[in-house]
Amino acid sequence: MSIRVCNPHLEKSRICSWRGDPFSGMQLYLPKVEVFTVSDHSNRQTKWKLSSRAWLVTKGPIIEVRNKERDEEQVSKKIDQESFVVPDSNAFGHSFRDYDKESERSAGVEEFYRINHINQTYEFVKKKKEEYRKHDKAEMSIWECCDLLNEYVDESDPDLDEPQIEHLLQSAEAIRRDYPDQDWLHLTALIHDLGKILLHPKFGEQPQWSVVGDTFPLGCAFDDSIVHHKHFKDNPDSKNPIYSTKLGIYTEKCGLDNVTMSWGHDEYMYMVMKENKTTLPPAALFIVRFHSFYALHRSGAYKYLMNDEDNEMLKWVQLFNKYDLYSKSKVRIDVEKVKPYYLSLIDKYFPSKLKW
Ligand SMILES: O[C@H]1[C@H](O)[C@@H](O)[C@H](O)[C@@H](O)[C@H]1O
Ligand SMILES: [Fe+2]
Ligand SMILES: [Fe+2]
Repeated sequence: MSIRVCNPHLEKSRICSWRGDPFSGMQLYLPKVEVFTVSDHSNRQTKWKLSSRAWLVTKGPIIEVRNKERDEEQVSKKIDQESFVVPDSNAFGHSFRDYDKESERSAGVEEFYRINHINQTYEFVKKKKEEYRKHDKAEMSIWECCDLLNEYVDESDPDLDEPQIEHLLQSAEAIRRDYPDQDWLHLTALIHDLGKILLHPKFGEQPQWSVVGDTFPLGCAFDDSIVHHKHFKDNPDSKNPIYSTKLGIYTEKCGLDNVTMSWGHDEYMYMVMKENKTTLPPAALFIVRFHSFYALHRSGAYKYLMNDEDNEMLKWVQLFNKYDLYSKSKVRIDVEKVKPYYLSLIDKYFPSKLKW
């Protein structure tokens, strides 16, 4: 029997044919198959009935077989029901993401984007990727990283002045409430901003402008929809004869995987997830990598760079965005109460120690 396997461990082709033994954490997306969640059946050989004619034999620990179509069906049903109530205003009484409104935070936020827009260049990102792809900065668990983020407040954010761990738990708990069966979404929310650990001394105490804030493509023109767009006038790339054109160094539909995004917590956490071979599904990686790309997922800019796969994935970032943005509030989550649940998810989808 040959089955189509969604193999999160393969770089490029995520769909492949599988004939050998399944390995730990492998996920199979098989149409018309019931969902199996099997925890630790050690090294016993087990036979699973997939349909009247197909069997799957597994050997080794933790195998999860989910039915992708059923998952997607459940999620779309949810989207139609629009269960999440979007609040009218943020914790400061203003609309969310209002970058023009004068407020306690607005001057600092604009100054953040001024420096960000001047310094994020194609060359800069290339250097940063080189530096951080070694993953030699720290060895720690996902939860240790959450704890370390406790002391940081994001200077780019007009809607939140709480430490980052609050935001991680608020968004994870909000999405968990609406999608109780999609544990991968809960964990994705918990980890989506962990790349902000770049601010920590262990990571060279990177300045905020190179860690947080919305992201945008480099190597092509800056779109008008990007927050505080006017400050790009002082970015050297905007004077480059190629980078300042609509397509720049890219071709239509080249795919977002081939686009160099501004450097920050999104791209870095995506790299960490890949390096440590998470078994979270491809949608989780896409969410983490592009959740700050508001020009695309909110304003619809740069669509011409997307390929068919990106188009498929975009709906996940849009779904996730509601929980990322509108869960920001002053309501505290009881960390100790929810911690055991998230530790169990971390254990399911990540190794106990990660290379950062
Ligand atoms: O200020 C916020 C914050 O830095 C978020 O983590 C990021 O994802 C958003 O795009 C940005 O607007
Ligand atoms: Fe973020
Ligand atoms: Fe976030």
